[in-house]
Amino acid sequence: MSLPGPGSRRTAPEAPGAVTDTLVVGAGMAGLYAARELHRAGRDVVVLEVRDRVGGRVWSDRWEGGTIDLGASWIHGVEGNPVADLAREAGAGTLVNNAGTLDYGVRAGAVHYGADGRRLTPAECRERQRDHEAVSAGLFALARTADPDESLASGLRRALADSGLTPARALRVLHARCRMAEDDWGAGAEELCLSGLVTGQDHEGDEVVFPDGYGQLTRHLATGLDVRLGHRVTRVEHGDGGVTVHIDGQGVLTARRALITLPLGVLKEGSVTFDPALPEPKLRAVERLGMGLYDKLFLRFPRPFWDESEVIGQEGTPHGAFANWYDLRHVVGAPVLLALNGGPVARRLQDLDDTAVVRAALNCLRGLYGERVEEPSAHRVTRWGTDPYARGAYSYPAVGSLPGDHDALAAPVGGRLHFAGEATSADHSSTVHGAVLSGLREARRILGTDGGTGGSADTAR
Ligand SMILES: Cc1cc2nc3c(=O)[nH]c(=O)nc-3n(C[C@H](O)[C@H](O)[C@H](O)COP(=O)(O)OP(=O)(O)OC[C@H]3O[C@@H](n4cnc5c(N)ncnc54)[C@H](O)[C@@H]3O)c2cc1C
Repeated sequence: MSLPGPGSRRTAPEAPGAVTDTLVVGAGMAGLYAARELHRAGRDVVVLEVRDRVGGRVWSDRWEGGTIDLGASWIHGVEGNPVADLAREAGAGTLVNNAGTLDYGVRAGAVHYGADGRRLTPAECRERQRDHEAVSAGLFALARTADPDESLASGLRRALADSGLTPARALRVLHARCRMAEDDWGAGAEELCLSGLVTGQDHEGDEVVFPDGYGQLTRHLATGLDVRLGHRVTRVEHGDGGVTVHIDGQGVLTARRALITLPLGVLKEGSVTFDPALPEPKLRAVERLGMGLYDKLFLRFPRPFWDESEVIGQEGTPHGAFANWYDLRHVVGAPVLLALNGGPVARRLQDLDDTAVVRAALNCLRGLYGERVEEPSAHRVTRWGTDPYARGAYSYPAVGSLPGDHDALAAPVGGRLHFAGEATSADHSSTVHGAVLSGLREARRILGTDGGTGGSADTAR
């Protein structure tokens, strides 16, 4: 199942005893980026992927005559972002979509409603934005000196107590901040480590999406590589002689080294065995870091009835669900609304069937637009938490996690086992660019061109 393309090298079936240079486990962004770098440097690389498609948590699918992204959608800040470079290289068109959910309509592209379903006035939006900014400043100051055991929720309580806001305004900031944490990390404020707020780096510039799907990028990377789909890795043996990788129902492959890009959720579950077991520091990092949940609901309607706005926010929805709607009419070219739910909200929805999820969503929309809300003609629901090859959406700094945990996850074992993937990126975890940079970091390490920067080399770009 190699993916041929210009300049591709079709791999013949292994001769008995043949040894590949590098086996890459996982054809997501990290694995494919690393494999491409190694292939370009003339190394013999085989990528093993359990699914029948490449991309992993980048997953574009045809739906209702258009393309939707069921995993990642945005390039978060295009300036200096390697994903923006990759998009240009792949010839993938992008659309600016700065759908920052906490911009209270101060900027064009966002409208906000109160808990009573009334659209907030410009003065109300400005007040909320000021309250939010004031509390954020206090919160960031607390985060800089916070103990790893302090949660974001605890920090918020302290920052709100110092803010002098009335109880009603403080409660609104609290709820807005919780929704923001659920979006950013797929986790609740009680689960997130306060000090995690001040780690990581952002890219400047617009946020953009892909009208024809993010998957163009992973398909582009896979072109010409030897990617074997439908290959479930069950066991990785490693030692001085190299690595032996066991594949469910398909025997073993041997190589000088392996690059493991399994999602943190899969490492936590332990469904792939390592022999000898991974070192204690890595296992502790796997335990301490959190795997968040973030799920999408796409609703297609006969015609648009909502505000023409990149994002439509509502305060005070039941359990904080469906607090933000994204208007995709210009992205997919059809009347489609997208809701994103993260953390505890997403976990609650994950246990409901599709009909119940859609009903809950429509109730929220009717609170805003009343009888104008028609029945959707189609819906699509993601469930990343029950996906055995992801076990969640992306990693987060959990209460008790330590600043060095991402690097511990990234550390090679015995020069034979390498690790990449978004959760191994100290500065850009939880993102596509974090995955790309981690793949680049490990390819350089394998090629001996990392200049000895070790586990933090993903900051190199
Ligand atoms: C709903 C959602 C929305 C998101 N939105 C954004 C966004 O807008 N912007 C952004 O930057 N990031 C976003 N992300 C995060 C981003 O998608 C990920 O950080 C990134 O794609 C992770 O890439 P990866 O290569 O580290 O992991 P993955 O893409 O998960 O790749 C790992 C691969 O390993 C494979 N695998 C697992 N088990 C086995 C096995 N036993 N044998 C063989 N193969 C195996 C998997 O199938 C997968 O293909 C989002 C994620 C989700 C889920």
